[in-house]
Amino acid sequence: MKGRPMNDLAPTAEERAGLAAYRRFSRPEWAALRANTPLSLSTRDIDSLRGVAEELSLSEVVDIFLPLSRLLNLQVAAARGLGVVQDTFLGRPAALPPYIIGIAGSVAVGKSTFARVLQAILARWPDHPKVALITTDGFLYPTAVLESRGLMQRKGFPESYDLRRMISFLAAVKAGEPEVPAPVYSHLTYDIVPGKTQVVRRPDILIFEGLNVLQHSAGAPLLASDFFDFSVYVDAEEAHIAEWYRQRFLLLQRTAFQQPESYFRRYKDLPREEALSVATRIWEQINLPNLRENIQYTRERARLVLRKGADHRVQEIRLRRM
Ligand SMILES: Nc1ncnc2c1ncn2[C@@H]1O[C@H](COP(=O)(O)OP(=O)(O)O)[C@@H](O)[C@H]1O
Ligand SMILES: CC(C)(COP(=O)(O)O)[C@@H](O)C(=O)NCCC(=O)O
Repeated sequence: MKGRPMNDLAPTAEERAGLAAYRRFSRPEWAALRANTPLSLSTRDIDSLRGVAEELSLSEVVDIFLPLSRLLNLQVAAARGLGVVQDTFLGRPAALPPYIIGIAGSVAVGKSTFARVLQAILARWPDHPKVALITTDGFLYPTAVLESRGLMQRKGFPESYDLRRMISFLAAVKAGEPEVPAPVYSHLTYDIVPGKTQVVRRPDILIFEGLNVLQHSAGAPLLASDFFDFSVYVDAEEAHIAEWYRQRFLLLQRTAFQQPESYFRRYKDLPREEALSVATRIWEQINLPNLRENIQYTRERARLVLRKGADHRVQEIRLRRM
């Protein structure tokens, strides 16, 4: 496992350099950056956001997402300007490639909830951009392949993904190809859905979410982040994430695990305490080691780091200096 002894708390020179690369904001400081953008939300907007993420509080939308939406609106406009400059230089008609936002973080930290809300909020801009959302679990190898390679206990680790396919997907989207298919993963069957794809059709913005989006792999010529215009790392203390993982497991036990096609159907009638110990075991044997070995380090590569507290509220924001 990477890292240093727990009792060595002084930051290393590398960590100091990493921290200096960012500006740090408290929640109220960040919330004030919303300024007076025309991004107020009607009751209908809020109701429809609740449809996207029932658990989301209104203060999270106002204090965290609206300033982020303002920042991204400015950044997308600037990126388009740069694109036009390059096309003018080349003497070509302006073509606007999709603006790609990567969202990284641990299993169960809240990436997919965050990504869904961000998608809904960005799509509400006055020019109504087309915002697509793809999750990287579609690029996991199918169960049959994982089993044949002895990787079923390594799901989510770098070797469990078809990275080449993931990079080709991003390259094709960035190149403006009219229809780019992505494979689809089912959390119910715990496997890739055979023959099913989600097709991305030249969106204005693509949100690309997954625990591995900021990883680098030795010897690979291209990284996913080479295609990103912006990136976010959703961060929280390990103990909070572990608890969210366990609570989500209990929720799934009452819902998805009850269905006949569920991979975890064998757990559907476990008493609460036993279900919690299964969840703790999966967390400690798979997801926590993966967080420590392969995910945590990628935080220092993100443009924006959102640190959540035990109640899921973002408490601290770090924005990389330009
Ligand atoms: N902002 C939030 N407020 C309350 N609960 C949240 C929030 N974000 C995520 N959650 C809950 O935390 C758990 C993990 O979130 P999820 O988005 O599924 O994580 P990930 O995609 O990182 O695995 C889920 O049970 C989800 O409902
Ligand atoms: C498929 C995943 C790697 C994807 O994680 P996500 O991006 O949804 O946070 C993860 O949900 C997973 O299955 N981990 C393996 C151990 C487990 O069942 O939790």
